[in-house]
Amino acid sequence: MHTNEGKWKISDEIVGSRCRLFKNGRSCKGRYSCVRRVQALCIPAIHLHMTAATMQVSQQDFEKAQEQLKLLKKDPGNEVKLKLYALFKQATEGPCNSPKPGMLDFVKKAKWDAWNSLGNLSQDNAKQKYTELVSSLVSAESSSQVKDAAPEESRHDGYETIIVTTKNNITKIMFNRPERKNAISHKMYREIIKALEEAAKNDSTIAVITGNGEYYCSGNDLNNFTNAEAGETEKMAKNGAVLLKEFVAHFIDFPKPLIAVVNGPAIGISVTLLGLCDIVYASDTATFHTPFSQLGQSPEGCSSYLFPKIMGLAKANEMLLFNKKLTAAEACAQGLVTEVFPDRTFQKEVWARLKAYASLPKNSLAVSKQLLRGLEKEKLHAVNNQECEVLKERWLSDECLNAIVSFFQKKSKL
Ligand SMILES: CCCC/C=C/CC(=O)SCCNC(=O)CCNC(=O)[C@H](O)C(C)(C)COP(=O)(O)OP(=O)(O)OC[C@H]1O[C@@H](n2cnc3c(N)ncnc32)[C@H](O)[C@@H]1OP(=O)(O)O
Repeated sequence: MHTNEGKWKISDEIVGSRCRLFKNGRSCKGRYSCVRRVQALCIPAIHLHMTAATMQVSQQDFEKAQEQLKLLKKDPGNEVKLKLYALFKQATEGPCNSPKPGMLDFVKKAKWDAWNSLGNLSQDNAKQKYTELVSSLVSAESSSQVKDAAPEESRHDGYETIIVTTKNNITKIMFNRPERKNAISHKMYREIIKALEEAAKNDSTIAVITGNGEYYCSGNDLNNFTNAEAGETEKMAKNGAVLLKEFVAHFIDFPKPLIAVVNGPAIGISVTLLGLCDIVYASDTATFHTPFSQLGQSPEGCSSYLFPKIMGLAKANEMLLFNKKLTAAEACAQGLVTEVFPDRTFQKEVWARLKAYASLPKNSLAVSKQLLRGLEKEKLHAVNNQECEVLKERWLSDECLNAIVSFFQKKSKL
């Protein structure tokens, strides 16, 4: 690159001379004939020596730039291509003097406009600008290749029950209690709320929820019910309902595309939340189970409203009333899951796809999601409110307490 100011100053003097030559109507094809003309104008020898050397380097650079341009892997886009075209024409032929193409000859007109817009820019300056532009494209491409080769994954601090990372414009929220099948403890609810708030505001384009290990998530941690002090069950139920309502509200209001990558079995609230996700990809090892009546509880996560909308009332009833566990293929057929992948290739295929999605224009995705979901938000908050009120009562019922006791006495497992 020509960063040596002195050199270009000298070169500019030559450029000035040459411009005058052009203005006088004499043709000058190429730098070397131009130098000879300057020589003829009796510029001091030492000056001439330096400028000729500078110009020779510049000519080499110009030719090298043309070669480098051919090697670029990424299309630089029409705007840049037009600029390159115009600079090349200006550098090799001088100012545009061909007739203006007709209005309907869009491509030729765009090229002509770009070239014509350079006015009387000297050929040397055009070569310089062309060379600089190619050089900037080459360095942008090589730095992006370095990034592609080793994309940085930044891990967010301050989480214990989930792992939150951002890479390739994707914020990934991963349930991380594999030894408990990723059951959601109170702490995990709060951490997920915090992670969603962060992901809503950060630079990422999309957010992904997934599980670490063999399970996606076994739903609400049943220990959440056993941690209450004696005589404080009502308070426990009240606080639980407040937490659940806030948790689900963060999914309703999440402003970016939210994608669930269901890596294995999903139970309870981790299933109902899928209705609030924008895309659900599932491994063929995933199952979908909402055993609310078996546990003496009732649906949450807006599933009492969204599941009938998604799969029809008859199928929703089988899941939400009668605890029917769906395979991934069944969940896909019923519209709860977007696509099922063989477990062997699940992670590879899904993350390649998500990486491509996350390179789409961020704001366009956000406003489109708002259009798709916005009208329903008020309704969803009302449903969430109502579901939490009903659950608050359920958690105090004998039916629910008996189910929890028998789970911990190892009498019942799903
Ligand atoms: C405040 C908000 C409230 C929101 C309300 C939400 C409603 C729901 O989500 S309802 C769904 C609740 N979930 C369950 O009822 C699942 C209970 N778990 C099981 O039935 C089995 O553990 C499961 C089928 C998931 C797996 O069975 P296994 O493969 O045989 O594994 P283990 O049972 O040995 O599990 C290992 C270990 O993890 C503990 N575990 C698993 N899930 C939960 C859970 N949801 N809550 C608490 N603990 C759970 C399990 O007890 C084992 O622990 P140890 O026995 O101590 O090893």
